[in-house]
Amino acid sequence: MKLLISVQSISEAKKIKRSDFDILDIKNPNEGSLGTNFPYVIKGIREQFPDFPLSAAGGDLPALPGLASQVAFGLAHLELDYIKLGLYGMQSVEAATDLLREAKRAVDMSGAKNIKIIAAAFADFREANTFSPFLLNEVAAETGIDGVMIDTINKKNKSLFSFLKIKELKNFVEDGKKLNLITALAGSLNFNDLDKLREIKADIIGFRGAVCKNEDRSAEISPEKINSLYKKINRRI
Ligand SMILES: O=C[C@H](O)COP(=O)(O)O
Repeated sequence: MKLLISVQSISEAKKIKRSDFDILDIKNPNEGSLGTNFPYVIKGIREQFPDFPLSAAGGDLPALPGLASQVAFGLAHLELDYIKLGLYGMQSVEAATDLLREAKRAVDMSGAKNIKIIAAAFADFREANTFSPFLLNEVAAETGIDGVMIDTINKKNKSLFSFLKIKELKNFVEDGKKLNLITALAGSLNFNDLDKLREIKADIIGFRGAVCKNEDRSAEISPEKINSLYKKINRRI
């Protein structure tokens, strides 16, 4: 399991420069679960991490393929390794397929090499009226994108495991892997979830709140917490 850590600013990224993790993710929590950050922030972080796997969130997207394709095209010019697109304002397979197909076309057209598109659905899709994660693998395979992720919209006192059962998450990951998709999970995960996450075996697990001061995702990020999480994941403590 690769550890992805989300930051929201250049200064946070600098602060954790010597910490242990596998993927640095850039988001803008002020704009939602997968809120997208400004080009200058992403560019500034790339300058700090020239050879490190970098990911960026592309927004909790409405059912507007044109908008999604422009977001994807913009992100494709920022030397990223992964872009994450949230399937927020839609419920149907057709709407999600249109959006991802256009996002992929835009990334291909940008000429950027080796960028992986990860589509995210939300574990609390019923409450939030968003795209079902149970339909995500099918849409990802159909559109030729690279990976799938489940996160949560509701980040207040609830986590991924408040909304979906371990068995459901395991099936999601197994089905995704059978389709050669990268699989990722996030959503207020904490240190106590590691046994469950090991059982589910997603390729990537994403954290922010649990590695911030007082477990508050809007507070300061803690390099020490990141190191201790990385050690626990890799069973060095
Ligand atoms: O992609 C990972 C997310 O940024 C995780 O954030 P969270 O742990 O605060 O829910």
